[in-house]
Amino acid sequence: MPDAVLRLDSVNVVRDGSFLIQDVTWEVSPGQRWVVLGPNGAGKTTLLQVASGRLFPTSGAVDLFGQRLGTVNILDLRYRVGVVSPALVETPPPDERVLDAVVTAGWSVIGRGDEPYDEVDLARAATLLTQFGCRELSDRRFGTLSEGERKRVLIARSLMTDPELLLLDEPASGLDLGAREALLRRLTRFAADPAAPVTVLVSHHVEEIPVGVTHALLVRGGQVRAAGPVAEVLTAPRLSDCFGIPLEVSVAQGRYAARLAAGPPPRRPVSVAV
Ligand SMILES: Nc1ncnc2c1ncn2[C@@H]1O[C@H](COP(=O)(O)OP(=O)(O)OP(=O)(O)O)[C@@H](O)[C@H]1O
Repeated sequence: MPDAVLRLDSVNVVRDGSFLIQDVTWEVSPGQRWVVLGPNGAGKTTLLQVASGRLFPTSGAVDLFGQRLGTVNILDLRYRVGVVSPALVETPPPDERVLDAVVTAGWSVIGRGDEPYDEVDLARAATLLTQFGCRELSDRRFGTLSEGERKRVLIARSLMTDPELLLLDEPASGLDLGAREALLRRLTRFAADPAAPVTVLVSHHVEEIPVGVTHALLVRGGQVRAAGPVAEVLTAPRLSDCFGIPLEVSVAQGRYAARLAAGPPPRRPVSVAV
């Protein structure tokens, strides 16, 4: 097994003369669970595109599973990376049966055709749906699911090929409080499973970080502002620097929360004598 699952060395992605990501050096090792945080436009999705082998950098080197992108057939590596991202992968058609939406990932297809599926594949899809609390949805049409159910089905789909690296792009975005907490509970359990793949989760919000995340990468303006173990990186000074506002950060039972730091008390109104 290579010592790093993913390694970026001085990676730049340039479009129309602008850096989407700039001089990014980052290493993800076996057993780690990463969160990538940063404000809108920071370059998080671009980073995931590079990490998934879908975007070749303008300069710098990317190694996936110890193999240098550009020197190997990328299709041989891509199936080893599970991706849940509306920006990076197509979603199943609305009339697709949920079980089929998961099992078809084994053939890297969207929409079930005439291809035969082994009982073992169908059983694996059912197990993954159970793991993410969606087993009872197996016969429903994908398009009829709630946003929270859809996200959990898409994670199950991304795991169908037993990937060694899982990339989750804002899995909790757009979910109400109950759906977010249900998803985070599943992701927490998943993070604690030693058999689960190395995971990189992208988010804007520290409240959406599941318990069990081990490392954090902060990006702003395409550049890495901090990277390392969560407790060292998810601090008020570092998050304030990343988001460009003064923040207070708290952590309770492994869950993080951030809010604008209390400023000086507002000035008392001047009383006017009449
Ligand atoms: N093809 C392109 N040409 C020029 N600029 C681009 C291109 N694609 C993305 N960008 C810009 O690159 C920056 C990084 O985009 P990216 O989508 O990676 O950010 P992000 O952190 O995922 O943002 P968000 O949190 O809003 O989804 C943004 O300013 C975006 O407008």
